Amino acid sequence: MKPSNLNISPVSKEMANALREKLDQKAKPIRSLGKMEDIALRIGLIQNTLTPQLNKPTMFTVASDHHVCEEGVSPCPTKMTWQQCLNFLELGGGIGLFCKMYGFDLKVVDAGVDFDFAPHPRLINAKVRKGSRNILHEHAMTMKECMEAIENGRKMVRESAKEGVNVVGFGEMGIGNTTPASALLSIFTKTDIKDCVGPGSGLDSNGVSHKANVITQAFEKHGISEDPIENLARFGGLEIATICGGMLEAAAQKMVIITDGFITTSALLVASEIYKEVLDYAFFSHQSDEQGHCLMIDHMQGEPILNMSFRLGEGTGAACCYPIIKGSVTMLNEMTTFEEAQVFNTATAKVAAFESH
Ligand SMILES: Cc1cc2ncn([C@H]3O[C@H](COP(=O)(O)O)[C@@H](O)[C@H]3O)c2cc1C
Ligand SMILES: O=C(O)c1cccnc1
Repeated sequence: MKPSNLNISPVSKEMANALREKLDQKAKPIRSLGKMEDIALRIGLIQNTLTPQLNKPTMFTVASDHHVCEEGVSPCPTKMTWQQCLNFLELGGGIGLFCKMYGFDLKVVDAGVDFDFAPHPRLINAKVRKGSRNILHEHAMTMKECMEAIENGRKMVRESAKEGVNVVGFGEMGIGNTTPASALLSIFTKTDIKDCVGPGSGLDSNGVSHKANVITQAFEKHGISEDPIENLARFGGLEIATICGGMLEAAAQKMVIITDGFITTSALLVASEIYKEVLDYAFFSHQSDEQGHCLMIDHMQGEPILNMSFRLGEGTGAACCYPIIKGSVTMLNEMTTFEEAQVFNTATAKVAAFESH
Protein backbone atom coordinates (compact mmCIF):
# COMPACT_ATOMS: atom_id res chain seq x y z
CA MET A 1 0.00 0.00 0.00
CA LYS A 2 1.18 3.55 -0.77
CA PRO A 3 -0.18 6.99 0.07
CA SER A 4 -2.12 8.40 -2.88
CA ASN A 5 -1.25 11.45 -5.00
CA LEU A 6 2.31 11.55 -3.80
CA ASN A 7 4.93 12.40 -6.35
CA ILE A 8 8.51 12.38 -5.09
CA SER A 9 11.16 13.02 -7.73
CA PRO A 10 14.78 12.12 -7.18
CA VAL A 11 16.90 15.25 -6.81
CA SER A 12 18.32 16.37 -10.16
CA LYS A 13 22.13 16.37 -10.36
CA GLU A 14 22.03 18.98 -13.15
CA MET A 15 23.62 21.75 -11.08
CA ALA A 16 26.25 19.55 -9.41
CA ASN A 17 29.25 20.71 -11.47
CA ALA A 18 28.29 24.38 -11.31
CA LEU A 19 27.80 24.17 -7.53
CA ARG A 20 31.15 22.43 -7.10
CA GLU A 21 32.81 25.12 -9.18
CA LYS A 22 31.16 27.87 -7.13
CA LEU A 23 32.41 26.27 -3.90
CA ASP A 24 35.89 25.86 -5.35
CA GLN A 25 36.07 29.57 -6.17
CA LYS A 26 35.73 30.54 -2.51
CA ALA A 27 38.89 31.90 -0.87
CA LYS A 28 39.98 28.62 0.70
CA PRO A 29 41.80 25.44 -0.21
CA ILE A 30 39.63 23.08 -2.26
CA ARG A 31 37.05 21.22 -0.09
CA SER A 32 38.56 22.60 3.12
CA LEU A 33 35.10 23.29 4.56
CA GLY A 34 34.45 19.56 4.33
CA LYS A 35 30.92 18.51 5.26
CA MET A 36 29.65 22.10 5.11
CA GLU A 37 30.44 22.04 1.41
CA ASP A 38 28.57 18.75 0.99
CA ILE A 39 25.54 20.17 2.80
CA ALA A 40 25.55 23.35 0.70
CA LEU A 41 25.87 21.33 -2.50
CA ARG A 42 23.02 19.00 -1.57
CA ILE A 43 20.71 21.91 -0.74
CA GLY A 44 21.65 23.57 -4.03
CA LEU A 45 20.63 20.35 -5.79
CA ILE A 46 17.37 20.05 -3.84
CA GLN A 47 16.42 23.60 -4.87
CA ASN A 48 18.13 23.26 -8.28
CA THR A 49 19.90 26.60 -7.92
CA LEU A 50 23.33 28.12 -7.26
CA THR A 51 21.75 30.42 -4.66
CA PRO A 52 19.61 28.27 -2.31
CA GLN A 53 17.61 29.94 0.45
CA LEU A 54 16.31 28.57 3.75
CA ASN A 55 12.90 30.04 4.48
CA LYS A 56 10.84 29.93 7.68
CA PRO A 57 12.45 26.90 9.38
CA THR A 58 9.71 24.96 11.11
CA MET A 59 9.96 22.21 13.73
CA PHE A 60 7.18 19.65 13.99
CA THR A 61 7.39 17.99 17.38
CA VAL A 62 4.85 15.20 17.08
CA ALA A 63 3.46 13.55 20.21
CA SER A 64 1.60 10.38 21.05
CA ASP A 65 1.13 7.88 23.84
CA HIS A 66 1.76 4.14 23.64
CA HIS A 67 -0.32 1.59 25.49
CA VAL A 68 2.60 -0.85 25.34
CA CYS A 69 3.84 1.15 28.36
CA GLU A 70 1.45 -1.08 30.35
CA GLU A 71 4.17 -3.75 29.91
CA GLY A 72 6.83 -1.68 31.71
CA VAL A 73 8.91 -0.83 28.61
CA SER A 74 9.68 2.70 29.82
CA PRO A 75 10.92 3.85 33.22
CA CYS A 76 8.84 7.05 32.95
CA PRO A 77 5.15 7.68 33.67
CA THR A 78 3.07 8.22 30.53
CA LYS A 79 1.64 11.49 31.88
CA MET A 80 5.02 13.01 31.02
CA THR A 81 3.94 13.02 27.37
CA TRP A 82 1.14 15.54 27.87
CA GLN A 83 3.02 17.44 30.56
CA GLN A 84 5.97 17.96 28.21
CA CYS A 85 3.63 18.99 25.38
CA LEU A 86 2.18 21.75 27.56
CA ASN A 87 5.73 22.77 28.39
CA PHE A 88 6.71 22.91 24.69
CA LEU A 89 3.63 24.96 23.83
CA GLU A 90 5.06 27.71 26.05
CA LEU A 91 8.52 27.24 24.47
CA GLY A 92 9.77 25.35 27.50
CA GLY A 93 11.79 22.12 27.64
CA GLY A 94 14.74 21.33 25.39
CA ILE A 95 12.95 21.81 22.09
CA GLY A 96 11.23 25.05 23.15
CA LEU A 97 14.56 26.53 24.14
CA PHE A 98 16.49 25.47 21.04
CA CYS A 99 13.69 26.56 18.70
CA LYS A 100 13.85 30.01 20.31
CA MET A 101 17.64 30.07 20.07
CA TYR A 102 17.96 28.90 16.48
CA GLY A 103 14.93 30.58 14.92
CA PHE A 104 12.52 27.66 14.40
CA ASP A 105 8.78 28.12 14.39
CA LEU A 106 7.73 25.29 16.74
CA LYS A 107 4.55 23.34 16.07
CA VAL A 108 3.49 20.81 18.70
CA VAL A 109 1.46 18.13 16.95
CA ASP A 110 -0.97 15.97 18.91
CA ALA A 111 -1.04 12.72 16.92
CA GLY A 112 -2.38 10.59 19.76
CA VAL A 113 -1.76 11.95 23.24
CA ASP A 114 -3.95 10.57 26.01
CA PHE A 115 -5.05 14.05 27.09
CA ASP A 116 -7.47 16.75 25.92
CA PHE A 117 -5.53 19.88 25.01
CA ALA A 118 -7.12 23.32 24.89
CA PRO A 119 -6.57 25.08 21.55
CA HIS A 120 -3.23 26.89 21.35
CA PRO A 121 -1.63 28.81 18.47
CA ARG A 122 1.34 26.43 18.41
CA LEU A 123 -0.77 23.25 18.68
CA ILE A 124 -1.81 21.20 15.65
CA ASN A 125 -4.61 18.80 16.44
CA ALA A 126 -3.95 15.62 14.45
CA LYS A 127 -5.21 13.16 17.03
CA VAL A 128 -6.23 9.82 15.56
CA ARG A 129 -6.93 8.14 18.90
CA LYS A 130 -5.62 8.36 22.44
CA GLY A 131 -2.47 6.28 22.18
CA SER A 132 -1.35 3.49 19.89
CA ARG A 133 -2.50 0.09 21.12
CA ASN A 134 -0.46 -2.33 23.22
CA ILE A 135 1.55 -4.27 20.61
CA LEU A 136 1.87 -7.23 22.95
CA HIS A 137 -1.85 -7.93 22.39
CA GLU A 138 -2.98 -5.98 19.32
CA HIS A 139 -1.66 -4.15 16.28
CA ALA A 140 -0.53 -0.66 17.32
CA MET A 141 -2.93 0.84 14.78
CA THR A 142 -5.46 -0.41 12.29
CA MET A 143 -4.39 0.24 8.69
CA LYS A 144 -7.10 2.92 8.55
CA GLU A 145 -5.69 4.69 11.61
CA CYS A 146 -2.16 4.39 10.27
CA MET A 147 -3.11 5.86 6.89
CA GLU A 148 -5.01 8.63 8.68
CA ALA A 149 -1.89 9.51 10.69
CA ILE A 150 0.24 9.49 7.50
CA GLU A 151 -2.25 11.79 5.79
CA ASN A 152 -2.32 14.12 8.82
CA GLY A 153 1.47 14.42 8.61
CA ARG A 154 1.25 15.15 4.90
CA LYS A 155 -1.41 17.81 5.46
CA MET A 156 0.54 19.72 8.13
CA VAL A 157 3.62 19.86 5.89
CA ARG A 158 1.59 20.77 2.78
CA GLU A 159 0.06 23.68 4.67
CA SER A 160 3.45 24.91 5.85
CA ALA A 161 4.75 24.71 2.25
CA LYS A 162 1.88 26.97 1.19
CA GLU A 163 3.12 29.50 3.76
CA GLY A 164 6.59 29.50 2.21
CA VAL A 165 8.36 27.08 4.58
CA ASN A 166 11.13 25.17 2.77
CA VAL A 167 13.04 23.60 5.67
CA VAL A 168 11.41 21.30 8.22
CA GLY A 169 12.77 19.58 11.31
CA PHE A 170 10.99 16.64 12.91
CA GLY A 171 10.97 15.82 16.60
CA GLU A 172 8.77 13.71 18.86
CA MET A 173 7.47 13.28 22.37
CA GLY A 174 5.92 10.02 23.47
CA ILE A 175 6.79 8.02 26.55
CA GLY A 176 7.41 4.45 25.38
CA ASN A 177 8.23 5.33 21.77
CA THR A 178 11.71 3.80 21.68
CA THR A 179 9.86 0.43 21.73
CA PRO A 180 8.10 0.86 18.35
CA ALA A 181 11.21 2.56 16.92
CA SER A 182 13.34 -0.47 17.92
CA ALA A 183 10.80 -2.86 16.39
CA LEU A 184 10.83 -0.97 13.07
CA LEU A 185 14.64 -0.88 13.07
CA SER A 186 14.77 -4.64 13.58
CA ILE A 187 12.25 -5.32 10.81
CA PHE A 188 13.68 -3.06 8.11
CA THR A 189 17.36 -3.72 8.72
CA LYS A 190 16.79 -7.41 9.52
CA THR A 191 18.79 -7.00 12.72
CA ASP A 192 18.34 -9.10 15.84
CA ILE A 193 16.08 -7.21 18.26
CA LYS A 194 18.74 -7.43 20.99
CA ASP A 195 20.93 -5.09 18.93
CA CYS A 196 18.06 -2.69 18.31
CA VAL A 197 16.99 -1.90 21.87
CA GLY A 198 18.60 0.50 24.30
CA PRO A 199 17.87 2.29 27.56
CA GLY A 200 15.57 4.90 25.98
CA SER A 201 14.78 7.41 28.68
CA GLY A 202 16.72 5.42 31.30
CA LEU A 203 16.00 1.67 31.56
CA ASP A 204 18.63 -0.48 33.28
CA SER A 205 19.97 -3.61 31.56
CA ASN A 206 17.15 -5.82 32.89
CA GLY A 207 14.65 -3.30 31.59
CA VAL A 208 16.30 -3.29 28.17
CA SER A 209 16.11 -7.12 27.99
CA HIS A 210 12.46 -6.97 29.01
CA LYS A 211 11.76 -4.43 26.24
CA ALA A 212 13.40 -6.80 23.71
CA ASN A 213 11.24 -9.69 25.02
CA VAL A 214 8.04 -7.70 24.66
CA ILE A 215 8.93 -6.82 21.05
CA THR A 216 9.90 -10.44 20.27
CA GLN A 217 6.51 -11.62 21.58
CA ALA A 218 4.76 -8.98 19.47
CA PHE A 219 6.67 -10.17 16.36
CA GLU A 220 5.59 -13.76 17.11
CA LYS A 221 1.97 -12.75 17.63
CA HIS A 222 1.48 -10.46 14.61
CA GLY A 223 4.12 -11.70 12.13
CA ILE A 224 6.12 -9.46 9.84
CA SER A 225 4.62 -8.22 6.59
CA GLU A 226 6.17 -7.53 3.18
CA ASP A 227 4.40 -4.16 3.18
CA PRO A 228 6.18 -1.34 5.07
CA ILE A 229 2.93 0.44 6.01
CA GLU A 230 1.49 -2.83 7.35
CA ASN A 231 4.55 -3.13 9.59
CA LEU A 232 4.18 0.49 10.68
CA ALA A 233 0.55 -0.23 11.62
CA ARG A 234 1.42 -3.44 13.47
CA PHE A 235 4.43 -2.25 15.45
CA GLY A 236 4.78 1.53 15.08
CA GLY A 237 3.15 4.47 16.77
CA LEU A 238 0.88 7.33 15.83
CA GLU A 239 3.64 9.99 16.02
CA ILE A 240 5.96 7.80 13.94
CA ALA A 241 3.28 7.38 11.26
CA THR A 242 2.49 11.12 11.29
CA ILE A 243 6.20 11.99 10.97
CA CYS A 244 6.59 9.43 8.19
CA GLY A 245 3.76 11.12 6.26
CA GLY A 246 5.25 14.55 6.99
CA MET A 247 8.65 13.50 5.64
CA LEU A 248 7.15 12.03 2.46
CA GLU A 249 5.19 15.21 1.80
CA ALA A 250 8.25 17.36 2.55
CA ALA A 251 10.19 15.43 -0.12
CA ALA A 252 7.30 15.84 -2.56
CA GLN A 253 7.43 19.61 -1.86
CA LYS A 254 11.23 19.62 -2.37
CA MET A 255 11.87 20.79 1.16
CA VAL A 256 15.00 20.26 3.23
CA ILE A 257 14.19 17.59 5.84
CA ILE A 258 16.11 17.44 9.13
CA THR A 259 15.78 14.27 11.19
CA ASP A 260 16.39 14.12 14.93
CA GLY A 261 17.23 11.00 16.93
CA PHE A 262 16.24 7.37 17.20
CA ILE A 263 12.48 7.78 16.83
CA THR A 264 12.25 10.31 13.99
CA THR A 265 14.92 8.35 12.12
CA SER A 266 12.74 5.23 12.42
CA ALA A 267 9.99 7.25 10.69
CA LEU A 268 12.44 8.08 7.88
CA LEU A 269 13.34 4.40 7.68
CA VAL A 270 9.69 3.55 7.01
CA ALA A 271 9.32 6.49 4.59
CA SER A 272 12.39 5.34 2.65
CA GLU A 273 10.91 1.85 2.36
CA ILE A 274 7.86 3.44 0.73
CA TYR A 275 9.78 5.92 -1.49
CA LYS A 276 13.57 5.68 -1.35
CA GLU A 277 13.82 9.12 -3.06
CA VAL A 278 12.87 10.74 0.27
CA LEU A 279 16.50 10.25 1.29
CA ASP A 280 17.65 12.78 -1.33
CA TYR A 281 15.97 15.46 0.79
CA ALA A 282 16.98 14.25 4.26
CA PHE A 283 19.78 15.43 6.54
CA PHE A 284 20.73 13.34 9.57
CA SER A 285 21.16 15.99 12.24
CA HIS A 286 23.05 13.91 14.76
CA GLN A 287 24.13 10.51 15.97
CA SER A 288 22.10 9.66 19.06
CA ASP A 289 23.56 7.64 21.91
CA GLU A 290 20.60 5.25 21.74
CA GLN A 291 21.95 1.88 20.65
CA GLY A 292 20.71 1.16 17.17
CA HIS A 293 20.57 4.71 15.87
CA CYS A 294 23.84 4.19 13.99
CA LEU A 295 22.40 1.01 12.43
CA MET A 296 19.49 3.04 11.07
CA ILE A 297 21.74 5.76 9.68
CA ASP A 298 24.14 3.24 8.13
CA HIS A 299 21.26 1.34 6.55
CA MET A 300 20.17 4.54 4.79
CA GLN A 301 23.81 5.36 3.94
CA GLY A 302 23.53 8.66 5.77
CA GLU A 303 26.08 10.66 7.68
CA PRO A 304 25.20 12.38 10.93
CA ILE A 305 26.13 16.07 11.09
CA LEU A 306 26.70 16.21 14.86
CA ASN A 307 27.80 13.63 17.37
CA MET A 308 27.01 15.13 20.76
CA SER A 309 25.88 12.06 22.75
CA PHE A 310 22.30 13.37 22.82
CA ARG A 311 19.54 10.89 23.65
CA LEU A 312 16.65 13.22 24.28
CA GLY A 313 14.59 13.48 21.12
CA GLU A 314 11.90 16.21 20.91
CA GLY A 315 13.73 17.60 17.84
CA THR A 316 16.66 18.90 19.93
CA GLY A 317 19.33 17.38 17.66
CA ALA A 318 17.59 18.73 14.57
CA ALA A 319 17.42 22.25 16.06
CA CYS A 320 21.02 22.20 17.29
CA CYS A 321 22.45 21.21 13.93
CA TYR A 322 20.59 24.00 12.14
CA PRO A 323 23.34 26.63 12.61
CA ILE A 324 25.64 24.29 10.65
CA ILE A 325 23.09 23.86 7.87
CA LYS A 326 22.39 27.59 7.75
CA GLY A 327 26.12 28.34 7.84
CA SER A 328 26.66 26.01 4.89
CA VAL A 329 24.08 27.76 2.73
CA THR A 330 25.32 31.21 3.80
CA MET A 331 28.87 30.17 2.94
CA LEU A 332 27.77 29.13 -0.55
CA ASN A 333 25.95 32.43 -1.06
CA GLU A 334 28.16 34.94 0.72
CA MET A 335 31.70 33.77 1.37
CA THR A 336 34.20 35.77 -0.70
CA THR A 337 35.78 34.17 -3.72
CA PHE A 338 39.47 34.50 -4.56
CA GLU A 339 38.44 37.14 -7.12
CA GLU A 340 36.53 39.18 -4.52
CA ALA A 341 39.36 38.75 -2.03
CA GLN A 342 41.65 40.27 -4.67
CA VAL A 343 39.67 43.52 -4.43
CA PHE A 344 40.29 43.62 -0.67
CA ASN A 345 43.98 42.85 -1.27
CA THR A 346 44.31 45.67 -3.76
CA ALA A 347 42.49 48.16 -1.50
CA THR A 348 44.57 47.19 1.53
CA ALA A 349 47.76 47.31 -0.49
CA LYS A 350 46.86 50.83 -1.66
CA VAL A 351 46.23 51.97 1.94
CA ALA A 352 49.51 50.37 3.02
CA ALA A 353 51.34 52.13 0.20
CA PHE A 354 49.70 55.48 1.11
CA GLU A 355 50.55 55.09 4.81
CA SER A 356 54.16 54.24 4.11
CA HIS A 357 54.62 57.66 2.44
C1 LIG B 1 11.16 14.19 30.99
C2 LIG B 1 11.33 13.56 29.63
C3 LIG B 1 11.44 14.37 28.52
C4 LIG B 1 11.63 13.80 27.29
N1 LIG B 1 11.77 14.36 26.08
C5 LIG B 1 11.95 13.42 25.20
N2 LIG B 1 11.92 12.21 25.76
C6 LIG B 1 12.18 11.00 25.03
O1 LIG B 1 11.96 9.85 25.83
C7 LIG B 1 10.82 9.10 25.41
C8 LIG B 1 11.23 7.77 24.86
O2 LIG B 1 11.88 6.97 25.80
P1 LIG B 1 11.17 5.68 26.40
O3 LIG B 1 10.84 4.80 25.26
O4 LIG B 1 12.20 5.11 27.33
O5 LIG B 1 9.96 6.14 27.16
C9 LIG B 1 10.17 9.95 24.36
O6 LIG B 1 9.20 10.79 24.91
C10 LIG B 1 11.31 10.74 23.81
O7 LIG B 1 10.90 11.88 23.14
C11 LIG B 1 11.72 12.42 27.10
C12 LIG B 1 11.58 11.58 28.21
C13 LIG B 1 11.38 12.15 29.48
C14 LIG B 1 11.25 11.25 30.66
O1 LIG C 1 17.64 9.30 20.08
C1 LIG C 1 16.68 9.86 20.58
O2 LIG C 1 16.15 10.83 20.04
C2 LIG C 1 16.11 9.36 21.87
C3 LIG C 1 16.77 8.43 22.62
C4 LIG C 1 16.24 7.98 23.80
C5 LIG C 1 15.04 8.49 24.23
N1 LIG C 1 14.41 9.39 23.50
C6 LIG C 1 14.93 9.83 22.33
